[in-house]
Amino acid sequence: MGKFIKSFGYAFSGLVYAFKSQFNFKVHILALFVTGLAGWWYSLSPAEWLWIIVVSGIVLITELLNTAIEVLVDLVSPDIHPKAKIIKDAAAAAVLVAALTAVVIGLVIFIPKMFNYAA
Ligand SMILES: Nc1ncnc2c1ncn2[C@@H]1O[C@H](COP(=O)(O)OP(=O)(O)OP(=O)(O)O)[C@@H](O)[C@H]1O
Repeated sequence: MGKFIKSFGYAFSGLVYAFKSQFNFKVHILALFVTGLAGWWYSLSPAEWLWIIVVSGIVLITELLNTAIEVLVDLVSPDIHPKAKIIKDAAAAAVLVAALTAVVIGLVIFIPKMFNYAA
């Protein structure tokens, strides 16, 4: 049980590291907060909340994996290397794809509500 709780502590310190070191992570948390407020304002349905929750989780997970990959690349390849560039760029692209997906889902959910027509 102690080991189980300890592993939560390690995961939490990973979250804190990502929050402190990654500007994008802070932006995503802010976006999540604003989306939560907008969802509350527009009284989203349970299904709409589920889409928001799932895509937000995907964005945060990709951001955390990107952070881990960046640190790993810096550890194994502190010098400039073309493959290090490809690895970091692909990891950053994963975050971009997740964030764009979240934006599209947000637009599909919120635009009809903002302009008052049924989706
Ligand atoms: N060792 C390296 N070899 C080649 N290119 C690299 C290397 N490290 C970084 N780069 C290039 O610089 C870009 C930015 O890398 P960096 O590690 O600064 O990440 P970042 O996305 O700016 O994150 P952060 O600033 O939060 O650490 C990478 O996407 C990659 O194109």
